[in-house]
Amino acid sequence: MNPPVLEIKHGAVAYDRPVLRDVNLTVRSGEVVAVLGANGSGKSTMIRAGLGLVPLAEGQVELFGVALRRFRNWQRIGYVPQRLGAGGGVPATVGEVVSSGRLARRGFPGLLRAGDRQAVAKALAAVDLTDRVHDPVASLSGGQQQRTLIARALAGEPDLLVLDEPTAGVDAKSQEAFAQALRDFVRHGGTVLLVAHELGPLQPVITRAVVVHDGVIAHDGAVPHPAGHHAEPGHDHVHPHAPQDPPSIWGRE
Ligand SMILES: Nc1ncnc2c1ncn2[C@@H]1O[C@H](COP(=O)(O)OP(=O)(O)OP(=O)(O)O)[C@@H](O)[C@H]1O
Repeated sequence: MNPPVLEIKHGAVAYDRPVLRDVNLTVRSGEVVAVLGANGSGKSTMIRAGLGLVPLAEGQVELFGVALRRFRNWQRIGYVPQRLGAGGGVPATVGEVVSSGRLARRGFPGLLRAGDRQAVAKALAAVDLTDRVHDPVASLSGGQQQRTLIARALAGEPDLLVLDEPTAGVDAKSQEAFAQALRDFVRHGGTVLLVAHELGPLQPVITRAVVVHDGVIAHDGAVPHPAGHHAEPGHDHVHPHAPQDPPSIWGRE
C-alpha cells in the first residue's frame, strides 16, 4: 500500500458549535479522493483541518508521515481555496498569478529562473490557458479564473494538490480542461484531495469518494452515483452503506 500523504485521526472541530466529530481520513500517494456532501456538512472544514488551517479540538493530523506541528515542507502541498467570487478586481495578469505559485520554491526574491519559467509554462498549458498569459485575471470567466488558481498551485510542483470545489459553477470546457490537468498531474506521481458537489467530467479520474454528512464520514469507498429518487432536487439524505455496496446517492446543494 502506498504511504499516507495526509492523515486525520479522530479529528474533531468546533466553531461556536461542533462541526466535525471523530473524522478518520487517510489519503495515500497516488489517490484522487473526492469529498462529497450537502452544503454545510463540513467538507471544507475537514480539508482545511487536514492542512492545519482550522485547529482541531481533538485528534491529530499528519502530512507526509510527519505530525502537523513539525511539518515544514509546505512546498509539497498546493492548495486552491473556494472561489473568491466574481470581480475580485485584482489587477494582475494570468502569468503573474501563476508565477506567484513559484514563490515557495524560490529561496530568495528576484527574477524567475529558467526552471521557474518552465514550470509556469507547463502549468498554464495543463489548464489550457497559455494564450491568456498576458490578460488581466479580472477579464477572465469564472471558470478561467479558477483554472488560473489551479495553475498557480500546479506551478509550485506539489506532491499533493488540495482543491475546494474546483468545478463549482465552472463551464463545461473548463471542467474538461481541469479533468485532463488532474489526469496528467496524477500520472506524474501526484496525489489529489478535492471537495465537490458534482463530479461531472471528473468522475473517471476519482479513485475514492468520502461522503461527509452532518460532521461525520458517512461513506468512504467507491464513488457514489446519483440515481432514483435520491437524485431528485432537495434530497440530501445520506445513508451509511456497506463498503462493498457503493451508495447510489450523494449529498446535494
Ligand atoms: N469560520 C467559521 N466560523 C463559524 N462557523 C463556521 C465557520 N466555517 C464554517 N462554519 C460552519 O461549519 C459548518 C460546516 O461548514 P463547511 O464550510 O465546512 O461545510 P461545507 O460542507 O464545505 O459546505 P459548503 O458546501 O457550503 O461549502 C457550517 O454550518 C458552517 O456554517
